[in-house]
Amino acid sequence: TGSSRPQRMLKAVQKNATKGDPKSVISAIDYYCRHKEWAMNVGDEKGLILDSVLTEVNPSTALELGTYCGYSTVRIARLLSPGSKLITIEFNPAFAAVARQIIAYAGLQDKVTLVEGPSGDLIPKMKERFGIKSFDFVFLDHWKDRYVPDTKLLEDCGLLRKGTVLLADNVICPGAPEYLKYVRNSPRYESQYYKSNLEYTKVEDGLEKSVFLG
Ligand SMILES: O=C(NCCCCCn1ccc2cnccc21)c1cc(-c2ccc(F)cc2)cc(O)c1O
Ligand SMILES: [Mg+2]
Repeated sequence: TGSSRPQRMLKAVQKNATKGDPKSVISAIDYYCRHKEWAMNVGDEKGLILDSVLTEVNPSTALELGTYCGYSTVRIARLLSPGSKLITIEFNPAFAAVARQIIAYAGLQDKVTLVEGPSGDLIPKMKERFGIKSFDFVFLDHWKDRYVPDTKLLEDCGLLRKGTVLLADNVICPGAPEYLKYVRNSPRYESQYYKSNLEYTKVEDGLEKSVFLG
């Protein structure tokens, strides 16, 4: 059997990026996915919005749901202050194996804990396993029909605090309509839509930023 898309993406990073240089890893993936083979990374356009929200929040503890190949993991981890931590959850072992190598190639393995498994099982274990009191920032980029149940789970597990910022990818394409209804109608969130485009395309997509009000 041949290589997979994530494996080809890893090869492109190893060939075109500089070890220990997160910016070059990000550029190598964006170039590959724009010119060679599309892949479902948050991408360079929505990535700039992710960067700006991250810089504003400057989280000490961050959670990512949906690692895939580690593109947004690298985008987030490269902007974290010393001593800050990112926990990223990936369900698919093959994706996780590639992501570990891409995160390590960027030199960010000390800031990132990659956990394999379903978010619904892992979120309730965050406190006991990783000594997390609460998250300052959550990036939602996994199954779009898990955005609402997992947000409710984070609330119920006491993992959100007043001011925690949730940033959700793909709220237009593929779409997360229930999630938009949930955060926009809830008095416990202050939400804002950032219009953009689906990674590497001209199709509309966007990010929804929601601040938990406690
Ligand atoms: O499906 C997407 N992502 C989710 C992938 C699977 C996540 C599985 N997973 C990971 C952690 C985890 C924990 N618990 C349970 C499940 C878990 C996605 C799709 C598109 C897309 C695709 C085709 C198209 F034509 C247009 C758009 C674009 C994106 O940006 C996306 O993010
Ligand atoms: Mg996405």
